Amino acid sequence: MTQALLQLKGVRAGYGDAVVLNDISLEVADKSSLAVLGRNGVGKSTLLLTIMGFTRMTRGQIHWHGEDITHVAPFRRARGGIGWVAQEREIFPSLTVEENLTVTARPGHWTLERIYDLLPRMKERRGNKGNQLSGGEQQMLALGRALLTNPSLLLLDEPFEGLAPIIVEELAAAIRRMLAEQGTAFILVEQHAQMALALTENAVVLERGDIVHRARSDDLWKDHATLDRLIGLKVAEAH
Ligand SMILES: Nc1ncnc2c1ncn2[C@@H]1O[C@H](COP(=O)(O)OP(=O)(O)OP(=O)(O)O)[C@@H](O)[C@H]1O
Repeated sequence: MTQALLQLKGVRAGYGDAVVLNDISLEVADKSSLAVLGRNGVGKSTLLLTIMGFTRMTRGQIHWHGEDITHVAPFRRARGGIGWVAQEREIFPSLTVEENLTVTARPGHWTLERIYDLLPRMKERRGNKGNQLSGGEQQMLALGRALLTNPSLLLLDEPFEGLAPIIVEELAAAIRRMLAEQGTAFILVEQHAQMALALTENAVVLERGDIVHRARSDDLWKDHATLDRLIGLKVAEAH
């Protein structure tokens, strides 16, 4: 059996005394993709923050390439190949697009040229300042910047939130290409179940800090009863 890229075993985590994740176990294989679904406030973002090392973990372990990183600082996890695109995007407003892209870049498959090829809109806007971009362009910039750190695993926190449909399509195409071209594994936290399930191989659904359902993404998309029960998504009419 091949070793998992990332493995969480019995993880309990939260903020201060508040426990948000109860007992999370999951595995992400190299070059694979996982959707994390669930209603508002169930702990999806907290799961990504925990993988990065930003929450208070009180039980369980996190392994990366088989090594225990439970007590490893966030910046070392990032250097070790875990990339994170925060919900807030965190673009530097006074830097240009190109400066934003290159400021944290590390050598690897993803070069500035390849990012411009993947996200042509960023090439057009290369001289614009971060604060002159639309929400969708900021999201593309955040994705491009994270890819330029050449991670083995990318954590994407609701990248499509609040974006126009045409931008959602552009971004989804880039994420598809990112996996196909380079096999960059990713975990996608998303409210849009349809988009998340179309982009990923596997899915988990969270409810009050626990994983309550695991499935292949294409199977879950066909499982209307589960989607309705756990996410409140009425999809029967939609497909
Ligand atoms: N920094 C924080 N300090 C304390 N509690 C927090 C903090 N961030 C989130 N929480 C709490 O943790 C719980 C889970 O939040 P989280 O953002 O992980 O959920 P989510 O599933 O990502 O929701 P959403 O889809 O609304 O982003 C919520 O009750 C939230 O209030």
